[in-house]
Amino acid sequence: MEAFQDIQRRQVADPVVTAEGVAMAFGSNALFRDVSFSVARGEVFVILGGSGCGKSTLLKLLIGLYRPTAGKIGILGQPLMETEGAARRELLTRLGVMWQSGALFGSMTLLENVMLPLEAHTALPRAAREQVARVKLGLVGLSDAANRLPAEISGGMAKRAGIARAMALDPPLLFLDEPSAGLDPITSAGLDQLIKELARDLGTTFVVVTHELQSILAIGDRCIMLDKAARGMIAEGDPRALRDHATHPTVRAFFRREAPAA
Ligand SMILES: Nc1ncnc2c1ncn2[C@@H]1O[C@H](COP(=O)(O)OP(=O)(O)OP(=O)(O)O)[C@@H](O)[C@H]1O
Repeated sequence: MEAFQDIQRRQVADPVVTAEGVAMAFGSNALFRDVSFSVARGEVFVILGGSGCGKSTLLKLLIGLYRPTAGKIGILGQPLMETEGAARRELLTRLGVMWQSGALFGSMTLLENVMLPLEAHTALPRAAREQVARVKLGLVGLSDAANRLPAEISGGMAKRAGIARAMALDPPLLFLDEPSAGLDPITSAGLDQLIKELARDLGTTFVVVTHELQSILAIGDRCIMLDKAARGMIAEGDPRALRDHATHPTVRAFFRREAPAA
């Protein structure tokens, strides 16, 4: 990969996620190559970039939904592609994922939604499942909404409920796909604060896909930026440092909201 000055690689002693030379293509549509980074325990790591550069695809690679066309991915110390069968299923239950829509089941209350993963993956009796689910709803500030249906809550509450469900099994690693999408700025700022608190108080590691600059600056300890034209990474580092010092025109344009040079 071309050595842009905006790539500040950080050596991480005990990484929770590693990507080494990861490439992905859908047929002849080559999205990116040479994507390499490490995520440290307890950090909020942001994947950003313009529409169609492959952010969501990278997230799906990291949670084992797709296989990369090249490269290696490590999750919680295990090589994702080589881990198979029961070991793979066990590994994947240690990851929490919140999709863009929150993906709640409309016919179930928030409490029942959060209880679902516990039903699928634990032998806890119903009363204990309910207790755990109530704790998770409490963590995201939704104790009073436990018995509401998804249609009866706001978009911000749905995102919080999605996070509570993703946390049901106490995953050390949480992936969030565009958490601020569709939210007003104040609700979005509240969600950012929640993510920071969960990372700080529970030590959960977050990998967040987003292109909301305010969110990135508010929550991101570090980030990588993917670029469609470059078919790969064009930046890595502390988002505030990139805002202040980036040299790549696309990175500068993104962080400073400037039109890129013609
Ligand atoms: N399952 C798939 N099969 C074929 N092509 C796909 C598939 N998933 C994504 N793509 C293509 O890969 C490209 C990148 O998609 P992706 O959703 O990863 O981008 P993104 O950066 O998350 O974009 P956005 O911010 O708009 O959501 C798009 O051109 C998309 O059409």
